[in-house]
Amino acid sequence: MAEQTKRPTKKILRALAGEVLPTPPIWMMRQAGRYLPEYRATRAEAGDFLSLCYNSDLAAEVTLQPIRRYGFDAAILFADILLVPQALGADLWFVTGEGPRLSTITSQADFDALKPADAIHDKLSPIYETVRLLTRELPPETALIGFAGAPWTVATYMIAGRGTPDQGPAHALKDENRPLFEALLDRITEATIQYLSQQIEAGAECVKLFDSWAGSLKGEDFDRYATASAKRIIAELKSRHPGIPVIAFPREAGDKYIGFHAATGADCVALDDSVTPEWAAANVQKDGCVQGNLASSHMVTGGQNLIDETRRIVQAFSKGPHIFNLGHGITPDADPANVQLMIDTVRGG
Ligand SMILES: Cc1c2[nH]c(c1CCC(=O)O)Cc1[nH]c(c(CCC(=O)O)c1C)Cc1[nH]c(c(CCC(=O)O)c1C)Cc1[nH]c(c(C)c1CCC(=O)O)C2
Repeated sequence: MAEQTKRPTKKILRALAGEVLPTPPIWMMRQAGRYLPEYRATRAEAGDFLSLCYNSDLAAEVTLQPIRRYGFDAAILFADILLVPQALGADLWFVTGEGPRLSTITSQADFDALKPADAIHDKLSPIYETVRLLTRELPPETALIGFAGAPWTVATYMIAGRGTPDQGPAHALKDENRPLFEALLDRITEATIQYLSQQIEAGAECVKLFDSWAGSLKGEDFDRYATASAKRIIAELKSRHPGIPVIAFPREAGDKYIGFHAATGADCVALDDSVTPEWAAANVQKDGCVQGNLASSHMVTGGQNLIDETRRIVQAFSKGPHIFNLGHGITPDADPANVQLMIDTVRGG
């Protein structure tokens, strides 16, 4: 009996526990976002993106919007990976049409001005409140996913002060002042452990680590800064919160996806769309649950190609645990009707 009560009932949690389901559970990266008119309306009510993130009622509302519209199997907390740098003391703002801007960390003095990891909670407490609200408002069958950026990806924004095509400034700091680079990664790692831990205490049932720029780390750098930092975060979370599954997303890892479950302790490895589902089924899914990996461009173009690719992915991953998702976030120019078509194809065959 005790064993039975421990077994998860929500579909995503069952897949994360290794179960092969007849139909894969589904959710979508950036499912709350600008492609939805109801999101744009709530964002306008909040004033701007960051005000929306820190307004617990409105952040919970936009988290729920795609659940109401589509009945996804999971909701992802509405927030951003760059709130952690802001909570560590970096300035953060968003330039419309361009993306994030931050004060930069390039010297020891910049680093010394950052706050300690345990000082983040004052700033981030509205995010934990959003999680608490969602645990009360979500339908009982919908799982709640918390998240954070992985240290390398967060560091690339903190060092450059913005998104960069090749993460050049972060690579330069790593090569020119490795002790400072590693100290920054350590500070982010410690903050991330505390941040995710608080999300779990507030009610997140699963957490995802987004390493969007993992693909620019090569060879030993990948092992040290993508794999090792994910391993450290996951080990600490597992010891504090046994039974809470972790999804790791080392985007564009390529061959480095092989063995990533075992090397980090992740329950699920999320795949971008640069790898084929057949390759990933043979090389990655053999080690555990995978998530992915429809190209998000299909949400713009739709049609028979969307249906064919969706079926191909479901089929390729049908022999092991799988969570259906896109290979990266949905874009603002996507058609909401194409999202419904993807869901109907996954659920209806
Ligand atoms: C790199 C990164 C960021 N944020 C995130 C990542 C990792 C995933 C990835 O690679 O996309 C993660 C993220 N950002 C957002 C979420 C919320 C949950 C979800 O629905 O997925 C999540 C999980 C909301 C958001 N984060 C952002 C938006 C758009 C803001 C708006 O409403 O104007 C949303 C809905 C803004 C953001 N935030 C970030 C950038 C580079 C941008 C600007 C680019 C853009 O405008 O799409 C940093």
